[in-house]
Amino acid sequence: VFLNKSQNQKILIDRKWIHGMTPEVLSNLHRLHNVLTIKLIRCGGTFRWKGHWFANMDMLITTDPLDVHHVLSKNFANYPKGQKYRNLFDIFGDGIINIDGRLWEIHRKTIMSVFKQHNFQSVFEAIVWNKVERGLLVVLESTSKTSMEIDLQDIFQRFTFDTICKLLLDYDPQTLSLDFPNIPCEKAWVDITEGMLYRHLFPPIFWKLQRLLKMGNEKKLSDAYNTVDDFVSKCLAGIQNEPSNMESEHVHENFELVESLITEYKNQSGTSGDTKKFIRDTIVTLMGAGRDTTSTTLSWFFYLIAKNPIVEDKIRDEIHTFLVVNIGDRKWNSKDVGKLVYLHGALCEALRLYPPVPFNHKTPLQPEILPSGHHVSQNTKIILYYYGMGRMEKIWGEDCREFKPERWISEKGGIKHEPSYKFVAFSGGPRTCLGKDMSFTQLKIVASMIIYHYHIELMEGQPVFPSASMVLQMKHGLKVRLSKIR
Ligand code: HEM
Repeated sequence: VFLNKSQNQKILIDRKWIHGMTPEVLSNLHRLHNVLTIKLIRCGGTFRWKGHWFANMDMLITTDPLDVHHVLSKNFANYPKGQKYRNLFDIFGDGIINIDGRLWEIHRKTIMSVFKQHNFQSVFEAIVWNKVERGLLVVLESTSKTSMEIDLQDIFQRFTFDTICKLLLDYDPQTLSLDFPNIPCEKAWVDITEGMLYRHLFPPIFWKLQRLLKMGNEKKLSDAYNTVDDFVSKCLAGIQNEPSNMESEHVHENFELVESLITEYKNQSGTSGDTKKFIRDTIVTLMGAGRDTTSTTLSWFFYLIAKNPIVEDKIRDEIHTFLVVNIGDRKWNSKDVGKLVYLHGALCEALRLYPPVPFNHKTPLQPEILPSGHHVSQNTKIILYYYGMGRMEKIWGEDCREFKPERWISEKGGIKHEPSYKFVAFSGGPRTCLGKDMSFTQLKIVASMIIYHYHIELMEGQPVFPSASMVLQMKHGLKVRLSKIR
């Protein structure tokens, strides 16, 4: 989990990382999480990062659960997202992730109300099962027959892209198929999440100039934005044609997500005007929020499973006891899979050690002193460092770096609840993730089906570490070979 503490690293941590962005630091960006975590452990869980004077950077990086609780919940009103946040995440426009106040309340109520509709949940589950059976298992079956090396992260990215597009836009681009087609919008999200991290690391004047000159990171970002916008607007206009063989055998119910969003938005906001912008921003936001987070969780989960064969066996035993023996020949459904407690614990462990959103940042409206004793002002960027929190002994105990699903099982054999300021993968407080339940449904269906049918072997010698991105993707993917069990 950690780098060894060589002399070189010590210099890197103490001088370069803390004082600014040098070329050496930039070329080591992929080590960001290890370096920051080591520093945080040494500093007792929080430290201040003062950048170069021109960067006007005053960052407080914290893993203190009391700080997290304070910022996300207790003093929520003092920590709106604000204009600077919107500038960084401009791709999402006025989507829920970017907005504050009354507009945010309207968006949140609108989305919550749509997600709670019975039809929505059953259609979502049907889309996921359909993609597992007609996409994922078909690809895995074919590659396992020839013992072919595959990039599991790429497969999960395609899987979640197809399912989120079908759910949001009623269009399945079928990026997960045997010929692994190149669909620009699917890969554009990787450029977006990486490009946004760069924006966080440089002073706005720097990246705004790059944007004006259409060069470097900003050129890549703007191309990716155009690709996503083009894709979404064509889908919304009904221009994309769905290949005819994808008519799902599962999706019987009639549910139009865009229609439902418009109806709910009009109810909540009391307006009857143009909803075009609301729909564009909401669809792009939900695509961004739901796609890479879920595929990243699956990638780290299977990495950890491949490294921990005892856990793999226990999950397979649980599947056998609860599903195969109890259910017999009937096809499993989402409720059945939802009963797998040990699998749930293993997924929570993956999310604890590798939270797909590794940090969140906030700036106070009014200066104040955080529970950890640090003074913060309107110039302070508070980084709530979720990745580091999973590796703090103070929070999770001495075995915090171990992958132990048992941590999540209560004495009675149920799921142990941890407060959201400790288990932070889905954030917490009034802005807690709206897709948590959906994600667990999807994660459990995919994980149980793969583990039931296949054993996964990691390709030796491959470097597996997070990329420098807003989402904790693996920089070089996850190369594996599958062998069929049943
Ligand atoms: C494993 C999967 C997921 C993880 C780890 C995750 C994590 C998070 C986190 C950390 C936030 C807070 C972001 C912030 O405040 O800036 C968030 C917000 C949000 N998530 Fe998720 N998410 C996941 C899946 C999903 C899915 C599948 C959807 C829906 C398609 C979704 C919808 C949202 C929305 C709408 C918000 C904004 C809530 C608000 O600002 O009020 N998420 N998520």
